[in-house]
Amino acid sequence: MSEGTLYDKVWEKHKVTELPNGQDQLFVGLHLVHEVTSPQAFGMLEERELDVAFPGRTYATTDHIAPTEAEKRERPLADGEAEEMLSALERNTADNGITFFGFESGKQGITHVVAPELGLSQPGMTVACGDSHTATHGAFGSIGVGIGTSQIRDVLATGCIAADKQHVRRIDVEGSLGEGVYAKDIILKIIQELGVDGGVGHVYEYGGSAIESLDMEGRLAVCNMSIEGGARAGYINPDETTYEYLRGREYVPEGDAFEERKAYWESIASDEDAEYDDVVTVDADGIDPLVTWGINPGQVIEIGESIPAPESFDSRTDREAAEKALEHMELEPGQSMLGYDVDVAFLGTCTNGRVSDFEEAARVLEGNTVAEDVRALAVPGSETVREECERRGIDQTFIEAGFQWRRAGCSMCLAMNDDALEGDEVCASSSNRNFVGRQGSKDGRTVLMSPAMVAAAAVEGAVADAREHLDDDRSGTAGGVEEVAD
Ligand SMILES: CC(C)[C@H](C(=O)O)[C@@H](O)C(=O)O
Ligand code: SF4
Repeated sequence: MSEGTLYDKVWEKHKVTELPNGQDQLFVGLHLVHEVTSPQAFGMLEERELDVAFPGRTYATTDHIAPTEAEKRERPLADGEAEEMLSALERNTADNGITFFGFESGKQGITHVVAPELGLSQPGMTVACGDSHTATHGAFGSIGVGIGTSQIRDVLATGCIAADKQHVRRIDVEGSLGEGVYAKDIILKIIQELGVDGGVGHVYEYGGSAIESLDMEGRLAVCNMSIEGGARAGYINPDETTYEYLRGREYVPEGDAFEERKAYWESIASDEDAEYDDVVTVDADGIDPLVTWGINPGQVIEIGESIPAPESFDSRTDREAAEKALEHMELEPGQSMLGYDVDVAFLGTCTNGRVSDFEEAARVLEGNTVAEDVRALAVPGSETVREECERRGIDQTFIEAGFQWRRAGCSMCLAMNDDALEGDEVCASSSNRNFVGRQGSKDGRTVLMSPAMVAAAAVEGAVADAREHLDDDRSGTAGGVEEVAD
């Protein structure tokens, strides 16, 4: 078993007792709630006439069903089921004294975007949410776990969950990323190498020079997709980048209290001589942008590679999965993903819906227009992100290029609102899952990639290498400067 890792330390600090069934009872420091998975759990409390144990540690927002067109946010929502979920959340949070970031709060957005940007997610915490992408919060050096309905009930009623301690795999990502290559490419590379179930029974500790040099938004993108690699959670040890990001955020204490908190944060980072159950190294030096060619996030290649033949996979499961994927995507082994026709470009989600994501995509869009037959959607991960992009004028680049600039929510990531693929449309998407039917149409096809790559696909109407547009952008600017100098 691991020893001296952040995971071990945070686990020990939050362990209440060992339960008779061998699991540990773990205290949850921060409980995040959204409209989809919470109504039933609140119902269970009501049935037993139980109060919420720690309303002050519980924060709610609405994301999955949130309409992303301003005029569709009027209540009651046109979609009856969505309205029911939203009003249940409003009622449950109000009845129990829980803070709810609704449409009018100015802070509404995707749970995993909102909690980090408000400074709610902090190092050394246990974070739980009825959502599989709760690992996102591990970017701060916390242990974020997705939980099911009965566990949501348990956290609401007791502040605790019963949990099994996992093995810890250290993933050293070494090297530096080239221009136009991002955190998203790192995590896709990791999943390509270790597989979609490589992390089963583990949490991933990401480290190494490539991880250390990422900013917090990049780290959030990496940790977000831990679950896509099969890991129960994923985290990065806190460092100066983490502390500086947290300083001054709404829920982060100031002055001496900050320094005190920081001392704790520093103490929970993995020791130099920590023992891991497993250590792997991934080389990030010189990797190219990655895009998926299949129907799970592990079916992915660097943009210069060709689509593998099913026979090239060792296991029968992988071979069959590849065959199924090629059929669904209407692709052939040996083909390049470059030039694969795209109908929809979707930029947003809890993986890549933050300011730097829009900023990078905007660099590609600058001076370009979305291809004529492409429907392009930019959906900020939160209203805070939207406002910041608008303050910086980033929204204008999107609008001028021909993107629809929307309000915050999960949107076409999972299509629980009106934003969905139609028929067998192909979507260049900055999201984290390319499962069949994921984006609202059973024949719809999803190609996962970084935000800059989504922007390039929007412009070309096909999968393209964003770096060509970034180069254009740079030489364009240089030319302009020269003209002015003349
Ligand atoms: C609806 C929710 C429970 C789900 C999850 O658990 O992740 C969703 O967010 C997703 O990304 O598939
Ligand atoms: S953006 Fe997508 S992955 Fe993230 S919580 Fe929403 S539906 Fe899930």
